[in-house]
Amino acid sequence: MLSELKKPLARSFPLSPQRYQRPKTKMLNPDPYPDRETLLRILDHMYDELYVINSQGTCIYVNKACERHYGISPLEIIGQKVWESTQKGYWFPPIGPIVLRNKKTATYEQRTNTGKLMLVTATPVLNEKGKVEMVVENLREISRLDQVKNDLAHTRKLLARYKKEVKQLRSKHFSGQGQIVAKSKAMENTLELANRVAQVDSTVLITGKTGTGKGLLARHLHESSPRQKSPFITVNCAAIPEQLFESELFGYQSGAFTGASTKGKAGLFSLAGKGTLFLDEIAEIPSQLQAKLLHVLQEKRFISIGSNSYEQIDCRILVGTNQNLRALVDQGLFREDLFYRLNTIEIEIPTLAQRPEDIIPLLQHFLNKYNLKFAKDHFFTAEALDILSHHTWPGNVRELEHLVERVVVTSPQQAIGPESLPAVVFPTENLNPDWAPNQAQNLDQALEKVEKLLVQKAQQAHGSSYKVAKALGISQSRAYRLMQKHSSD
Ligand SMILES: Nc1ncnc2c1ncn2[C@@H]1O[C@H](COP(=O)(O)OP(=O)(O)OP(=O)(O)O)[C@@H](O)[C@H]1O
Repeated sequence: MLSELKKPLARSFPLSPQRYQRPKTKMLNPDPYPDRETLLRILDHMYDELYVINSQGTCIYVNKACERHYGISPLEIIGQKVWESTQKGYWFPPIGPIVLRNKKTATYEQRTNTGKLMLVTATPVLNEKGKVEMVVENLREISRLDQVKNDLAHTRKLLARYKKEVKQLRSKHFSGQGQIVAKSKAMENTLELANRVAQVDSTVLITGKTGTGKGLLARHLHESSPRQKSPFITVNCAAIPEQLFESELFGYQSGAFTGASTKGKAGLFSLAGKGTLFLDEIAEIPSQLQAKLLHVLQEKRFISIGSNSYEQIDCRILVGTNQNLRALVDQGLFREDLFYRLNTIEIEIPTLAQRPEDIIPLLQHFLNKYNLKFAKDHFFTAEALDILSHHTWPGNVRELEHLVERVVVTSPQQAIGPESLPAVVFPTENLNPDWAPNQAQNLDQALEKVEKLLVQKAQQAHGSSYKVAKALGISQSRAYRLMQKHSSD
């Protein structure tokens, strides 16, 4: 009897196409609805469960999702009273009877025999007389929702982690730290030597013309050394006034001299701790301090100003210079004994002109860096690359980096062509006629152009107004004014 009930009920109600109210308009296709078989297939492919009972509480339809929820086929449930299914332990509590009684849509949670937690929304279907004809239930697995929530939370965590990593990578990228472009054989050899030397504690003298990357190499030595977790401190010896040199390097005790801070001050040797101290522009160190530095390096200890006890030096010392220290020794401008103390290992960084194979990789490296930094999408045209790879780069990598930053910021087009490049990179014979002094100009105009050329060249090569002033033999304030004047044209 039950099996007799099952089939016709399962397939005849409420899915019979006859029960749908079709539009009565004349159409080419008189039956726009899918046929019965298609409708059944659609319902069986719903992810949520659809469970329908009639006014007597007997199941008249359930789709295939019930197999997932109770481990039984629809034919075993269809024809069964709700309480029967509940008694068999398929689910608890039964929701249909509540809705049959209250005639109102209701939402409850329900547990199934397979341990799933379901969210059930049951809706009464009323006939013309207001009586409940059937209750249609939609069942969604909440345990799955929980899993989706967990997955989402996990994805969010991953996203947060990736964002942090991207931020770290960006800041590393923007500061240029750790990224040494070395495609040429000469630079590869330099790096190879640096990597070997990084492992020992010897003092290293890093030489090379301005802007070749001495500071970058010093940081690389520190970061590749066993001291990488301790501080890396750079001191520009040229920038410290002579009278402050000692207190900066060795520190002072409270009240050591008039004007000294009452708290005293730790010197850079102490601050470097077990890390690395990079004394850049070592040739600029005042002569009486050269003797003191030699003594400290030999003794491996120092006394801060106003103290009467020694402090040990734990840090590794690296020194850098763009001058020929040996020549300075010969001229009596640098102590010979200090030179030999510092020159245990020398690493000389070649100029960019000595390693032209690095020019295009460096251009690409800085283009990526500044495109990322300024959210641009520029690229160099083949013509521009050709001009740039033939430039002599007197200011070395620094000049190249400044040029790329400038053109990325100022170029109106995505493609950076020769018209976007500054005059200094053009070979003299190809000088832009608009730029070069010519017969038709008066003296002031011609001088103005020469001034512009010299200032721009010095700026590309040296960067700061201090160094431009030194190179052009003018005051720093004049250098600054001229740099401002010619920066916009
Ligand atoms: N091989 C390289 N790869 C990537 N960036 C480089 C390279 N060499 C130099 N740079 C970058 O060029 C700029 C100048 O380098 P750095 O300050 O280390 O030069 P320097 O030789 O110490 O200059 P100076 O003698 O004027 O102090 C820095 O921004 C540095 O990161």
